[in-house]
Amino acid sequence: MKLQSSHHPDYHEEAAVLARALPFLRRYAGDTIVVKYGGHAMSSQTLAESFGRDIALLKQVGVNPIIVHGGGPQINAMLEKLAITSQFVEGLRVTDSSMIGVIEMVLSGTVNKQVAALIGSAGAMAVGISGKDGGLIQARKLKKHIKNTATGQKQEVDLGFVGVPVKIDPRVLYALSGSGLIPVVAPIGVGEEDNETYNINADMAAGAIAGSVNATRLLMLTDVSGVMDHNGNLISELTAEEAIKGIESGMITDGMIPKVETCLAAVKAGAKAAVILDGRVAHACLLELFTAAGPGTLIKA
Ligand SMILES: Nc1ncnc2c1ncn2[C@@H]1O[C@H](COP(=O)(O)OP(=O)(O)O)[C@@H](O)[C@H]1O
Ligand SMILES: CC(=O)N[C@@H](CCC(=O)OP(=O)(O)O)C(=O)O
Repeated sequence: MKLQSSHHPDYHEEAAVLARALPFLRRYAGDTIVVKYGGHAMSSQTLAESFGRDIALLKQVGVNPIIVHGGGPQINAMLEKLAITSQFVEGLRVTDSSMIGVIEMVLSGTVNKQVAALIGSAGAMAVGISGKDGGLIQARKLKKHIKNTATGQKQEVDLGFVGVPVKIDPRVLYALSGSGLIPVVAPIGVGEEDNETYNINADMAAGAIAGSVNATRLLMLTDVSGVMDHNGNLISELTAEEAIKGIESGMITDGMIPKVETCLAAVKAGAKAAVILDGRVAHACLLELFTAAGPGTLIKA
């Protein structure tokens, strides 16, 4: 005999939550959702497991998720072990020839397989690839210009093997998605002209992919609630103009710069909308897609 626990859940509320999800499930059925899964979000085992289950659930209900992961903290840990120091320029890691091999190993080896395994252990089939596979991410050396604080003039800085995606060939993604598999992409690109290996900011890789597959949503999971204003209040919707002003005024800095710029580029290139949301919240993806809550910052064309 099994007795009911005194702490039983409210069954009616559970059923009501599921019922309320129906219109959202219908809305996204058959759609492609690109999820950028940042390195910080992976550090908690509980959150990582909840992320894996969310992605498996998306596939189960007929959505086609494509995962693009980061791994900044994991790269930092490996570089530290090797006594190599990193420098960042506006959220981008300066990548010299001694680092690119290590970065490729961490991203497309260790992290890529961990993320695919997370989704796999939630009962879906995920396949880890890098942007080099099937010519998925063709890149070029990024030409970065920053403002010289003394002169006020823009000047070019050399970031080494940091790439910018110039062409996405999505066929490998369609082949996997169409066969019931979930692609998990490491942000490493192959030089379009020079065949070199390029380190690509994971936000930029996710944005370029979202644009090329005309994703319904690009979900950027990060370690803050979304884009904040000068007073630390969450901005629920951001226009292109506001975003540009926010960067110029110093309201948006560091890693949030490539994130916001990428969202703008993705919606311009064909994604319907991008959302920057809090990966520290369990089931962030489900909350964003299948409830009316929509907790992050929405960026539309
Ligand atoms: N206006 C802003 N709103 C929110 N976060 C901001 C803002 N400006 C800068 N940031 C910083 O950007 C960080 C997110 O970027 P990043 O560290 O690259 O995230 P991820 O590793 O998830 O890609 C936040 O943790 C915060 O420190
Ligand atoms: C050029 C560049 O900065 N590449 C990133 C790639 C990983 C990444 O973007 O990871 P997160 O999303 O976890 O930050 C890096 O080297 O850290």
